[in-house]
This record gives sequence, C-alpha cells and structure tokens, in this order.
Amino acid sequence: MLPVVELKEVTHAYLGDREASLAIEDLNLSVSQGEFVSLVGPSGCGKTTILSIIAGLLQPSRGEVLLSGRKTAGPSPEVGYMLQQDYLFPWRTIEDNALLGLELTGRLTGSSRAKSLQLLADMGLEGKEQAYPAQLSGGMRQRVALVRTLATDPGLLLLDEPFSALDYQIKLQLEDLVSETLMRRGTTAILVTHDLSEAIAVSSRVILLQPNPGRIRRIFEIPEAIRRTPPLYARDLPGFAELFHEVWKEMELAGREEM
Ligand SMILES: Nc1ncnc2c1ncn2[C@@H]1O[C@H](COP(=O)(O)OP(=O)(O)OP(=O)(O)O)[C@@H](O)[C@H]1O
Repeated sequence: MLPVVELKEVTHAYLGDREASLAIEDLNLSVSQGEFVSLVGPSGCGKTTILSIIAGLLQPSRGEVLLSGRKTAGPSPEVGYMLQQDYLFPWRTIEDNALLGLELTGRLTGSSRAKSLQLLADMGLEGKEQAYPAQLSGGMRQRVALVRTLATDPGLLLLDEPFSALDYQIKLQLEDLVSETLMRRGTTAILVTHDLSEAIAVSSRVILLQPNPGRIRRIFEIPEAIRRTPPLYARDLPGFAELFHEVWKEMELAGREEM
C-alpha cells in the first residue's frame, strides 16, 4: 500500500533580507496508513517547518512531498491541521464551530452533520452544542477543535502541540481520548510535541530530530505493548521508563552538539 505521506530529500531554507537559514536538510520520511508518528527534538530543529510543508502551507526549497503517492501543490482537504491554540470563533456556537470545516469545503450534509454531532458526544460534549466557546474550559475547547478537524475526515492529521497549553491532568485525559479516537478511526497522524513521555505514550514511532540544520537523528520504534495501551496506563508499563531515558539522553546529545 502507498504511504499516506512521503517526504523525499526535503530541504527548506528560510530567506531573509541578507541571508538564507537552512531549517531542514535532506529529510526522508514515510508514514503508513494508521500510523501515529511523533516528531521530537530540541527547539529550532524544524518540527513546525516539517508540518507546514506537509500541510502544503510552505513550499520546500528542494525535494518533494507525496500524499498517497501524489505530489502536493498547496493545502489539501486530505490533511487536517490542529494547533496548540483552538482558534474557535467566539461568536459561533460549539455546533457551528464544529461544522465549520465541512461548511468551508462544501461538504455539510444531513449525514455529515449527524456524524459531527455524534463525534461531539463521543468527546463528552453532549449538551454543549448550543454553548459558546467562552462558556467552555480550555480542554473542552480543544476537543471541539479536534471534532472540527476530524469532521472533514482527513486521511492525515497533523497535530502541533495540541495539548501543551492545558493543565497536566486534562492533557493526560485528552491524550487518552485522542489516541483512542484516532486508533478506532484508523486515522494516520503526525504529532509535534516537546513532551517525550507523551510522544512515547501515544505513538507507534518517535522521530528524534537534531538542529542546524534539522535532520533525523534517530527513530525509536515503540514496542507493541506500549502502543496498544491507553497513554495514561502505558506510562506504567515495564520498559517505558527505560525508553524515556534513552530518548531523553539522545535528545540531550542532539541539543548539546549544536552548541
Ligand atoms: N518564518 C521564518 N523565517 C525565518 N526563519 C525561520 C522561520 N520559521 C522558522 N525559522 C527557523 O527555522 C528553524 C526551524 O524552525 P521550526 O519552528 O520549524 O523549529 P521547531 O523545531 O518547530 O522549533 P520549536 O520547538 O522551538 O517550536 C529555526 O532555526 C527557526 O529559527
């Protein structure tokens, strides 16, 4: 089967007035259907640049990105992008916010609306449909943003630190919910996070990047037992702490070598 997303020799330099800065260089990455991959690494190693390129928001200076085998040219409805901030519209109800992606892509029908309302209920938001964002907690708003992204049924979900602004306990609950929802739907996802324990708990593969320029330093395959266990409980499994220390050590080295 074709990979959902494939990066081939992708290089990107940001152009300033006087000089170009090389953000990522010769990056090769392939993500298969149903995989949940995390990108981790020291600040500035190119994680957000990679997501922006996959989302079609940024054209790489060199190399190519294939979505299900097809070369990308700009943003695709196949790709859902969820950010740290929820970006809900304060003047729209929760239901109307959740349906926004469907509306904008001309896919709002009786059946897609019913599915979205069900998804809101699955996310524990039943009864909140007619509320406004300001009446909800941060964790609830982030769940609405997730429903809005999933409602369009993207083949690939990009998550840029979606839990980092939340309280620790809420963050753990949301990790569980998102991981379970994505696994059930078979959604392919790429997560950017600074939280190594989150990356190990939710992913099938953790990709460690190093900066200057951004390159893949090491790929950690997450053992099946950890992968199949809800993130909250995965953290207590044998082998989790060792894996955490291994990734941590490698990340320290990646950060130190650039200094
Ligand atoms: N718009 C831009 N213009 C110029 N340089 C940029 C721009 N965006 C990012 N960079 C540079 O590209 C490199 C990669 O940045 P990027 O934001 O992708 O890294 P990151 O790993 O997501 O960082 P962080 O973990 O701090 O969010 C950094 O050196 C950064 O300074």
